[in-house]
Amino acid sequence: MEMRAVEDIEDIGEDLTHQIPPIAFSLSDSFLHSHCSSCFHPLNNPNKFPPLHPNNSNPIDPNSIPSIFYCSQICSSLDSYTHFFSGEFHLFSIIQSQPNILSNTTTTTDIRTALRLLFFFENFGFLSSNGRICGLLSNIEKFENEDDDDEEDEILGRIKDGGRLMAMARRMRDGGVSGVYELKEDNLVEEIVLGQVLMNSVEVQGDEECYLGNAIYGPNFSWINHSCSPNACYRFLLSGSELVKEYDDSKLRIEAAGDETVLKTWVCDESKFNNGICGYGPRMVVRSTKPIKKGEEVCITYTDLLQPTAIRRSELWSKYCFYCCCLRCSSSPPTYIDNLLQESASVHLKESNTYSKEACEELTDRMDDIISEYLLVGNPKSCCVKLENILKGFQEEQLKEEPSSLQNLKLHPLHHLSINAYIVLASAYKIHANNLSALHSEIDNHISEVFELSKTSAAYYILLAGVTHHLFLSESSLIPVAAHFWINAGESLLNLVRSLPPKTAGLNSSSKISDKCRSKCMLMDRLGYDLGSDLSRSKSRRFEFIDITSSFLACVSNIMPTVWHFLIDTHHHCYFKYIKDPMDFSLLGIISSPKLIESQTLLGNTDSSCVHRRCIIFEDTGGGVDKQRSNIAQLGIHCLLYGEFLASICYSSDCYLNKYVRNLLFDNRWI
Ligand SMILES: C[S@@+](CC[C@H](N)C(=O)[O-])C[C@H]1O[C@@H](n2cnc3c(N)ncnc32)[C@H](O)[C@@H]1O
Repeated sequence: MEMRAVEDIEDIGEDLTHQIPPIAFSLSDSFLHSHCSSCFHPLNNPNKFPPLHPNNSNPIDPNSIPSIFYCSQICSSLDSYTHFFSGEFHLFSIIQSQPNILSNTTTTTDIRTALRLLFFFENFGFLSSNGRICGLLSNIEKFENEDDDDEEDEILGRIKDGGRLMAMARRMRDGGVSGVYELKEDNLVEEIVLGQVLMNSVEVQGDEECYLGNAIYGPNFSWINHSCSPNACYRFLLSGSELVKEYDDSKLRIEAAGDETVLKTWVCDESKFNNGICGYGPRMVVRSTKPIKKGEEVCITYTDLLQPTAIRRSELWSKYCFYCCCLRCSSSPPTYIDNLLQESASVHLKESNTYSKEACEELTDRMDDIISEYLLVGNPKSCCVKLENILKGFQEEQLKEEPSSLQNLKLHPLHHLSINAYIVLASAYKIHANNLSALHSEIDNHISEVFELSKTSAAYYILLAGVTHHLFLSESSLIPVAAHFWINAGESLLNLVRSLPPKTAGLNSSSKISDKCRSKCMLMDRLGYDLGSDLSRSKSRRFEFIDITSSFLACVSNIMPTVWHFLIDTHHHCYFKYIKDPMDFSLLGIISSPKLIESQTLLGNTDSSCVHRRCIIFEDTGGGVDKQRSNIAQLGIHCLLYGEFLASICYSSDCYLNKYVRNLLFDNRWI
């Protein structure tokens, strides 16, 4: 099955669906005691509400079994019934009496979602056709039919164990004893439903952009297939001004296509299904990231698009059991972005300019080990040293011990392993700086060390944003990733300005910083817009995108190399010296750089001359730290505003990220 556009979607950033309610969802294990299991909001500790026992409406004693909590009486009364009658309550009770039962299943999140989904099916009726229940496919059959492979065996093992646990919980709910685990072979329904969760559920992102739990939606969302160059993305609505009460399918701009039998069984019951059991929980809206023609398939991504083809394919295979043949994956020669991300574009200093598969695997293993050790031991300093050694490449003194495949090897700055390293390094340097400043807040030489560490963290955030921007110019579906990285970069730069010695300039003077640019810069113009108001858009987002991107590039292109130089000047790290400007990788001479998104459908046939320089506004405002301060603040403000603009395209103007940016800018009086 697949979903197609019912009309031309001419613009980017258009909602393609109404707010789709989930049919089942559950909070992740790690948030059970800190967030509400009904609306996913953080709990206000003195006022957390346990579930109500459905038979007598009394609160279930939260000390009797490890349980779930709600933020209000309303949330508790909405969800307690499902919590109890799905068997979720009994699952907790079984785990409490037999903790080892979870041996092969590390978390209960998928199992609890599956119990709730199965409970929904019990209430709604098991509409099944062509191997589906209520239209949704399960991956169990696919995994069972595949030839033996360790990874698939592991997934199948998890499904079997999870299915048994679900069956035990449901037997207990139905009056059976919790007792010792009974081996039964007839857990097929539970296994199929758990397989449906693994195949169709999505991770719910909360306001702070962290993974809060998972949710499964009806076919309007679950029938959307994957592409590595998708034309749509999605966002979650947990609450807020955008949330509407009623199910409104008049806003649906996509329709199902595929197997007629499945369509007939399913489509007639959809509104009942959507108004059904789950009138609460995280809603989801699908949004265009490229113009889409009537009848064209609408696709989202199921995987990280900054990975090279082989890794994307392997991840999709192991989780969803399909081999991706989308245009990006099957392009020959590989697309510009894949050429950069994968081995063939890596720099090998000796004879060949390609990485061997062996060398890449070796480096991947080493990086995985370094990151696992960091997550386990929490030593950011050691992690930074080790990762930077990999980025710097294997030099003469190290070579004797190294396998020949690594000799004279240096990672290309846009290689996917480099990008993964920047992500970890940016955050590890920041944590290292925070730890140090918390320990020795008043010692002068530590203040300067903290400042140097913060500079390096900001440099990695900028590099990450610059690299992603370069890739985004040829693959516009990277827009959500680019939005996040520009916002991270902007925030790290403004934090840096705040930590510059206060005697040189008071914070108040920075309020004038934006004025220098205000008269000409389109990003600054956007500051006057109300978030959430589409009236602010005078023209199509595609054309607004061209203008704002040009304005952004014009505003930052002069200042970027200066700030970059300041960020890396005292850094002994020779890797940085290869990068003169983190926005310009054309000098690397590896592959010519793409034209501004022209290669993508995003801009259609727009004349590239519109990518002009609108305002070059950075003057030398004096010397020394004040000048740097002004430059860094200008760049930081522009990065934040550009990230905010990209986020408004892919997530809507009212999204959490945009509120976050505005708080950073207004509450801290940068603007
Ligand atoms: C969430 S479902 C999408 C809807 C699905 N096509 C259906 O008929 O129900 C995910 C499954 O769809 C299939 N699928 C999604 N995207 C695909 C793609 N690009 N190529 C091949 N199969 C894909 C895979 O079987 C995957 O496990």
